[in-house]
Amino acid sequence: MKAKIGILTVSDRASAGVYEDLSGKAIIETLSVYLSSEWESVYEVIPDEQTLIEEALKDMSDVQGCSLIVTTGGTGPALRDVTPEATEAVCEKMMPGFGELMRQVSLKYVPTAILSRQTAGIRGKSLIINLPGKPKSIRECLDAVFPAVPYCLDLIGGAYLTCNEEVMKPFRPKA
Ligand SMILES: Nc1ncnc2c1ncn2[C@@H]1O[C@H](COP(=O)(O)OP(=O)(O)OP(=O)(O)O)[C@@H](O)[C@H]1O
Ligand SMILES: Nc1nc2c(c(=O)[nH]1)N[C@H]1C(S)=C(S)[C@@H](COP(=O)(O)O)O[C@H]1N2
Repeated sequence: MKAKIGILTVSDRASAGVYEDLSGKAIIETLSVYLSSEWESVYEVIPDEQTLIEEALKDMSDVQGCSLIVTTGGTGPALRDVTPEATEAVCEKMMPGFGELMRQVSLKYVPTAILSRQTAGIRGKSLIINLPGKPKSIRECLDAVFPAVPYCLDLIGGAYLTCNEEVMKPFRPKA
């Protein structure tokens, strides 16, 4: 089965066309490097509005059937940063280890890593992961948490992902 992966860019300015969405592109590029199994993307760019974020996450999970949904942007402390709230509102179960690890690893790159409230959670058969908005944060964060993603999808009944092991080695304890 071809995996579907949602890429959701949450940015007032990227959605208004003020700048090109380099972060969504970076997610697609990074996943293309990691994954050896077939997959297709479901891609959307929306402003920092909680109801729109929730609608997009629900659509990608329930209607499009995405096993994995990666968001970028809106994780900080600013008034309009509400991606973690939207994620929590649509998830049945939170996966706090993802945010903990990404913040810890990000501190190697920027002292402002602790300003991201990025989290992750499960909605149905979808794993939703928040990444910060900066294009360079995408690879920094995904390199850290992606080894656990394929097994997480196995556990929730999502698509079976395989990786190009020279660049990304997934860990499946029962394999
Ligand atoms: N999707 C994106 N594509 C390209 N650059 C981005 C993107 N998101 C953020 N950036 C860059 O990172 C910087 C800091 O991110 P910031 O969190 O302010 O962006 P943002 O949340 O997208 O902002 P806004 O929603 O106000 O447009 C931005 O000024 C921009 O240069
Ligand atoms: N790996 C990584 N994490 C990072 C950053 C980064 O450049 N690299 N930027 C930080 C900054 S400056 C902010 S304000 C927060 C929140 O970013 P967001 O609101 O764009 O999601 O993420 C932080 N986490």
